[in-house]
Amino acid sequence: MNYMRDNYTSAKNDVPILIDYGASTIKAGYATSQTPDVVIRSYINKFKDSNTQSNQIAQWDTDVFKNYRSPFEKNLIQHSGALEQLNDFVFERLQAGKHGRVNHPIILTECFATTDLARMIVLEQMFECYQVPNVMLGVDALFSVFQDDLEAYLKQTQLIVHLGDQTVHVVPIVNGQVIYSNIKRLNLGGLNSLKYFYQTIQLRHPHLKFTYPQIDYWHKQYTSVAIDYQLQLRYFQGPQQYYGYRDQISEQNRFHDDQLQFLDPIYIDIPIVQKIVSAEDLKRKDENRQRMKVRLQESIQQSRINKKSQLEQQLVALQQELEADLNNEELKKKITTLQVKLGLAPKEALDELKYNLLNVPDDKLTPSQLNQKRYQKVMYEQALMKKQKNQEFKQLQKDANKFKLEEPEKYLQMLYEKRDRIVLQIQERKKLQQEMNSRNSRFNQKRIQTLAYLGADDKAEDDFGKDDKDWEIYRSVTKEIDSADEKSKYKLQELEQELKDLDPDFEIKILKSIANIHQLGMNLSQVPLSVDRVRCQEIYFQPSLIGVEQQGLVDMIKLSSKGLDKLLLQNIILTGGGAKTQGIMQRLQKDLISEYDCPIAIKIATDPVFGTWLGMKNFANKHSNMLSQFSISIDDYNEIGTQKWEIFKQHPFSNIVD
Ligand SMILES: Nc1ncnc2c1ncn2[C@@H]1O[C@H](COP(=O)(O)OP(=O)(O)OP(=O)(O)O)[C@@H](O)[C@H]1O
Repeated sequence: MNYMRDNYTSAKNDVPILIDYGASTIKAGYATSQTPDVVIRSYINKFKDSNTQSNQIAQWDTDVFKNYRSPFEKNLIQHSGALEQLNDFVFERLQAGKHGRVNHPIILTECFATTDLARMIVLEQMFECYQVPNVMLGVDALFSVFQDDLEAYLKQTQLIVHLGDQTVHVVPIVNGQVIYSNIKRLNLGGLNSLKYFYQTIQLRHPHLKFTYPQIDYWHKQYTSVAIDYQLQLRYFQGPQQYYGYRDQISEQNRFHDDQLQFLDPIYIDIPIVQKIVSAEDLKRKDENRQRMKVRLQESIQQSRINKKSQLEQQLVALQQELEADLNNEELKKKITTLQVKLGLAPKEALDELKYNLLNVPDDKLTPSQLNQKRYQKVMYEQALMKKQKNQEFKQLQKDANKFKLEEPEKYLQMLYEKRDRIVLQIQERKKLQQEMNSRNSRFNQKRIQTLAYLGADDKAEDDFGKDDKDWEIYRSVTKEIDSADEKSKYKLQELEQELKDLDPDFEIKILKSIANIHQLGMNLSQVPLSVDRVRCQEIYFQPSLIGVEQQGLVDMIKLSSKGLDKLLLQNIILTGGGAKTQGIMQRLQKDLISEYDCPIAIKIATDPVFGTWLGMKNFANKHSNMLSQFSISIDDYNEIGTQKWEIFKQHPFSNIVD
């Protein structure tokens, strides 16, 4: 493996390596470093245009939502291959390997209630691939609140709200004891909010292609949790709606009115950049095309020569066979076919052979020959029709070329009209496909009934469609639509290429026509953000907005602290990158105050993103003597394996419950 560098000095051998496995970013570094030495996205992205793999975020476009591969699913490690690639990268960057092993104690994070499978994947990789001496596993949310004194930590009463990339954990700790039974997990996080934000704006602006960094920046910069969601929505609608609604709601809500800082709509300008291709580029492209053309012609020529010599050899062999069997009609036919192919005989010679019975009178033919004659007649007529069609097509092409040269504007107009027709066909087929995909649609019911009618032997009893197999027949029918769609798309591609070649304004015209449909003449290059600024962050409080059937954050906190010391509510601490979401603390404060009579105090961790790594660092430096006690050693692993629970160590940061 390339991370094993021999020139690495062993000075850091005993220094623990701390790895915070985050679902969005992996933060890793030596315990002696101030901040993590390596911070990488936890995704592997395979680019379409090259075979290189990378997770360089600057190169990502928003396809990353579809094309990435991550070791994590809902915060749990599931894909060992992807994890190994990322681990390789981390150790290489840290220059941690020597002679095939990483000789450092490792501290790793996991999430609450992680699965045995996830743990097994990590431990097996650490011990089998890197042969690390020992591994300590700790929960990210717990490390994120650890300062430097373990004794003080074990006395604290606090409610941790860890807002991660794909999950939120609410963890009550009373007198240093984690109350495992009251931990709550909300299955959404920053990534869901980001995706929701992206999807809503992309839907409104289909003519623009947003990049991942763009979306991420706007999401962080311009979105916020609304302190009062309903009021904020009315505010976006305009003063009339806002005041009308405010007058309807209670005095208590009005009390917050002056504390509310409303967000205003903003407009982001995105100039539509027209691709400017330099003359040099054009020349180079042209040269390349010419070179390709010559190469192609040469290879076609070569394959023609090969084929010809093959056919000639076959002809000689057949002629030799014929000399021994002069009356063999089959051989004669084959020889004539080959001669026509080689240009040694006219095409008509083949027709004479193929349709040899056509000119023979019926009374001179046997019954089986009569049958053959009928068959030959049909084939002959078909061949004639085909020939005629080919001639017509050639004529049409000639006319089109003439039309193109004589009346270029009309020709262009014709191409545009043709394009519109194909686009319409594709859209209609897409609509049809959508209707067909829904089993409950009226269209589909009707279609399946027709199929049932066609398929049933006994039409009186009709239960077609009840069995899943029936739907397979149905799906095979839908494939026809797919192939028609493919053809139309191919045609469209060809047509658009021709339009691009002929009309320099093609792209602008097309953009305008799309925008007219979707935007009703609004500024093409402007993205207005209003409701989007709060809706994507509202998912923490109303998960149903994105279809997650769970209670919101406030209810999670209520459930988690239920029956426990009320002091918890005076020491709520927000950790994880999501804690940086604007307005989240104020919203929680407002909602919790209206739920409880007791004082509520919420604070955001000093460093929400790197807090976990810094907590690990504090522990590794201040309590290094406990490290081996809390760790699983390679000897334990070799002796016990990962299948038995004894291997896992219980400690103040562990996931292990008695
Ligand atoms: N300034 C910000 N505003 C809003 N969200 C933010 C901000 N900074 C980071 N985030 C969000 O925080 C999340 C990342 O947080 P963090 O680094 O704690 O997660 P992680 O450690 O990768 O994941 P997890 O803790 O769930 O395993 C991302 O989803 C990101 O969108």
